[in-house]
Amino acid sequence: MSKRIVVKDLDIYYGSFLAVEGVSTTIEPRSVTALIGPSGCGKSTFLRALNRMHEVIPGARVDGSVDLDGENMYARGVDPVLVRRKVGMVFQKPNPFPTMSIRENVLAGVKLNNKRINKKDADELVESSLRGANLWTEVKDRLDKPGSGLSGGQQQRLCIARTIAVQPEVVLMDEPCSALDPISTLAVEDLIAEMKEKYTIVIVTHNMQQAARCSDRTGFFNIEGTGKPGHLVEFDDTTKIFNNPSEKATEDYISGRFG
Ligand SMILES: Nc1ncnc2c1ncn2[C@@H]1O[C@H](COP(=O)(O)OP(=O)(O)OP(=O)(O)O)[C@@H](O)[C@H]1O
Repeated sequence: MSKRIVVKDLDIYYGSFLAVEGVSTTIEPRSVTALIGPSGCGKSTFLRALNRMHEVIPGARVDGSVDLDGENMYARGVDPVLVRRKVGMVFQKPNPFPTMSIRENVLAGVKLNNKRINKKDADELVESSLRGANLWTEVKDRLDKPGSGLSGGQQQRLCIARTIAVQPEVVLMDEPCSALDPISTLAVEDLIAEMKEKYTIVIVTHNMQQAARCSDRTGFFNIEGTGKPGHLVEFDDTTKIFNNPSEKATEDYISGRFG
């Protein structure tokens, strides 16, 4: 299920503003890749370009290509809705549908994709997705209660369950723990470590320890100044980035000298 992402010469624009320039990199399947860098350097923009989510902003576009196991998701005729089914996304703030039950929340993405599903299959999918998100034992006795009644950390794992219920190949996460307490953060980090068995995972984080703890590879983005485009400065094994980076800018950033 997990797929390789190959990014070639990617430029990302908001209207005439070039937000991210010239990114070429390969993101391996069954691994966790962390994207780090100072505010405004284009981490979220790049992440959203990996499932064409930035296109919901009028005027946003890209040049270059992003291949998912050899297929360019930006090729003419490719349906962005299908891309987003293969490449799911979890956002910073847990966003379960407030009026839906826990069960309905898990199934929401599947239903949005117009998939008909019988009760038995739906029950199995709800259980396997909640198990996959390490949430099953905490919620199995209250599946028909509102998702909004869960704690923040549980809500975020519910959103992860909703994402994996549509059986994606890649899961993108944009600062998934920034609204969570330390215990919930660890629960989500444990989950990320387990999820890489099945999915390609890319996570944007401001938390250096988190990047060091849960990723195999790390990409450092930077900008030279306000209004300038962000660049991928260095992309390597996480241990290399944190212990012996090749670029001075990377070293300055991870050692807290700027950003
Ligand atoms: N919807 C938008 N319309 C226009 N410009 C945008 C939009 N979203 C982001 N930008 C601009 O693109 C650049 C990169 O922003 P982005 O949010 O990707 O950075 P980031 O590294 O994720 O920042 P942060 O760490 O603060 O979340 C910034 O200059 C930002 O102002």
